[in-house]
Amino acid sequence: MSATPDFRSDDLIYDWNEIGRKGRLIPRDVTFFDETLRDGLQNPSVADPNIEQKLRLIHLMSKIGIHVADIGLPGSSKRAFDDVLRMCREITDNRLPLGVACAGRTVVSDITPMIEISQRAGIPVEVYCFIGSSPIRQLAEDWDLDTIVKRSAEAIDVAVKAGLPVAYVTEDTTRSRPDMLATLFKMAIDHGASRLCLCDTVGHATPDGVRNLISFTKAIIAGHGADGKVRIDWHGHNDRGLALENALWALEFGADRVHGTALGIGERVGNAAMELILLNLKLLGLLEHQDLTHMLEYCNTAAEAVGWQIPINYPLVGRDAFRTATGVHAAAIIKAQGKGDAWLADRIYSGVPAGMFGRKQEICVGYMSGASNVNFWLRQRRIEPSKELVEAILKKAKGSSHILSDEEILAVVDEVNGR
Ligand SMILES: CC(C)[C@@](O)(CC(=O)O)C(=O)O
Repeated sequence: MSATPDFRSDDLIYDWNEIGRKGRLIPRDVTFFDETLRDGLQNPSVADPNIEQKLRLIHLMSKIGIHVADIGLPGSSKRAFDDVLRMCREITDNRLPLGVACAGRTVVSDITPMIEISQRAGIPVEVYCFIGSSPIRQLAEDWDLDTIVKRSAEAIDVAVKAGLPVAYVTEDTTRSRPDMLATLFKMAIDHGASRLCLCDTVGHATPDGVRNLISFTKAIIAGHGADGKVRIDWHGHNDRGLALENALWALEFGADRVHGTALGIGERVGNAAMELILLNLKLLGLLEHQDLTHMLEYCNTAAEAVGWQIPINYPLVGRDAFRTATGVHAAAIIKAQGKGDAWLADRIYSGVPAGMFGRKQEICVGYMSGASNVNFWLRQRRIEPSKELVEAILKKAKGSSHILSDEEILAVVDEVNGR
């Protein structure tokens, strides 16, 4: 039997995915940290969103169940400061169930604006302060470990003294040496950080690396007497195309919170895609009570805000995610719908049930289509599928090198019926 509650008890879908999962299920209380409005906006090809677009995104994040959003670097400019303050006020004014974090270097002048904003907006801004920890970064920056420890401790102290929660972020964690990480993690715990954020800044990690690093970090936390007090975040990039996989494994291996961005937009090739993290956890049977029907709106809003198009073949939110023109596929979906079985129709040719995410199966008409596609298309629009009409549309489709657009089909309808 499958652990996935979505599956029907008559085992119509045998679930090979579930074999051996027992005992290594992702815990149900994992949390999500949205980086769209910070790391996302560091991508070199994004348009700079205006404040209205940012506010819409904030609302949508809270709708899809994001726990904390990183909303920018308020120390970086006046505009950044104003936008962050405005977003914090939006959250408190509307009592949105969304926590806020702000990023900054481990430099006191990056942290003081966060303290000011949290006082003015009446919201505890999570201080998300980062510093490069790998030998390669240390070489480039002329830092030694003592400098990093000193700067980090100062920054954490300022935030903790102001009563703000601190996530200590070691950039390039996945290429850092264990002895140095141990020193930095213990320092951060001693100075009152409540989270250690493990970063795959350059997309270097494989799932093995994720496992090794998380178990190492857990051992340091436990050995330092901070078990249950200090939590682990995972922040990964997609340079090897592994960001999504690594994010899911990070949760499996014991990270408490995972970072992602809408559509994976971020530095270079981006971050783990938040909608795909949520999609996968939903299909693993977690997030039962999380309503994900606003996912398309979240992705569309993010795409629009940065001036990007969602790729046609993108999972879940791409135009073709639930669309087929193929005769065999369409016929099976139509037969399932003909049985009045929406559950079946939504799964027969789809590993992701469209309805669970507020989408619908779509059938279109092209050169690989059969009569059932045309029948379905016409019925859906309440047009009587007469034999003559179906044949005329199919003829047009077979002679065409592309999927017929709605306008093209309607032109045939007019031609046949209008006479
Ligand atoms: C701040 C940090 C989490 C970073 O995003 C780096 C950064 O943007 O400076 C990363 O990927 O390591």
